[in-house]
Amino acid sequence: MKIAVLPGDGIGPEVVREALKVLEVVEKKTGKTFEKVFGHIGGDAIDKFGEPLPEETKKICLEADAIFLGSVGGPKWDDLPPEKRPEIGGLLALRKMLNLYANIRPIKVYRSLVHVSPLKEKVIGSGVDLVTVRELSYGVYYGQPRGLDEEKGFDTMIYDRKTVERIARTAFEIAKNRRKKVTSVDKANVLYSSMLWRKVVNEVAREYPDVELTHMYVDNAAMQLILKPSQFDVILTTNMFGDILSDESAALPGSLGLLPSASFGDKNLYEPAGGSAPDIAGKNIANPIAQILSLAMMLEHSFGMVEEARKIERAVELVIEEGYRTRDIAEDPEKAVSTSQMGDLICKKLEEIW
Ligand SMILES: NC(=O)c1ccc[n+]([C@@H]2O[C@H](COP(=O)([O-])OP(=O)(O)OC[C@H]3O[C@@H](n4cnc5c(N)ncnc54)[C@H](O)[C@@H]3O)[C@@H](O)[C@H]2O)c1
Ligand SMILES: CC(C)[C@H](C(=O)O)[C@@H](O)C(=O)O
Ligand SMILES: [Mg+2]
Repeated sequence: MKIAVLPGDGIGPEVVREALKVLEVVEKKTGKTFEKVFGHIGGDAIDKFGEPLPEETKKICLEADAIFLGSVGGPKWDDLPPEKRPEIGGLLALRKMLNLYANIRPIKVYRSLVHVSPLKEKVIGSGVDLVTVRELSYGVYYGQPRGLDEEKGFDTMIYDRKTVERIARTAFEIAKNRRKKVTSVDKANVLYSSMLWRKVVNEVAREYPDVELTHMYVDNAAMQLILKPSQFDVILTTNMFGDILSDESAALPGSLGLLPSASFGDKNLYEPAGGSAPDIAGKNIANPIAQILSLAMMLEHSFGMVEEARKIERAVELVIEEGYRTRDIAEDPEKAVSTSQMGDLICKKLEEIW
């Protein structure tokens, strides 16, 4: 079992370190060992190799059974030409190389964190448990032509039937094992690509008569997420809308630092939904939970270790229930625990409940 570990930039290395401690506990308890091969991506790779996705990193990823990524980007590399930047030349190029078409971002609001949410308890306390299924390999992120000069910048949003069918099936399959509701989010009142999206999603829905499908325009969806988040089960959407709505959904539990993700394709990749958080990097204050929950998703989806994944999730929940908080979710920042303390607490709890 080989894992490519790409810590990346900003808080990436800090939170990946904590997740790997959790993996060590899993190894100790199960007697299974994972081979971890470290690689460079993003700004970290630019500084070392002069490019955001070096050949060596590609090789490490292609030879691994799963890829475990921190995050990329930061102000230091923001002025590079677009294709050389950590985000486009690093992360998006890697996603394309691995054909990562489905990005799954589950959101759960912990009962003991209800008061951390900026929303009123009557909105958030009614139970929020949703998952965003974001198309990750097409759309405006990759459509051609695109270009930039002094006078004009332009992108192309394209979806074809095959791509929409594939991501729609992923969403319906996930919904089948949940509350059986898919909300497809598009902008079909304006965008041609959304008109095709809606038509094809309707066609795929016929294969899943037990799953209820509704369509929602993205502007309304952005509002409904805040107004009545409990109405959502599975949100099926495009690359860019999914990027925006998943960050928005992180505000429901109160922090991006709680939101993990899994991306499925030729190989699967696991990374937090949030970024490299340059504003808090290097201070040992970032929340490692998103990275730790991404590890749980990796164990479940790439290595069939479902029980182990549930145990990690349970350990996270218990540590939160006991009142431990990193700064992003702490009522009193004075009492917040550090990144490494949170990692240690989760490891200790995992050992206890194993
Ligand atoms: N997948 C990725 O690698 C990824 C995702 C998003 C943004 N980025 C990059 O990250 C850089 C910063 O972008 P941004 O500031 O818009 O987004 P960001 O997600 O890095 O940060 C947004 C806010 O959330 C907070 N935050 C994020 N993760 C946190 C954590 N684990 N614990 C506590 N707080 C956390 C940050 O402190 C910040 O206030 C940019 O270069 C951007 O391109 C990378
Ligand atoms: C860094 C950026 C390219 C990336 C995206 O937009 O997909 C990020 O925001 C994310 O959500 O993973
Ligand atoms: Mg994003």
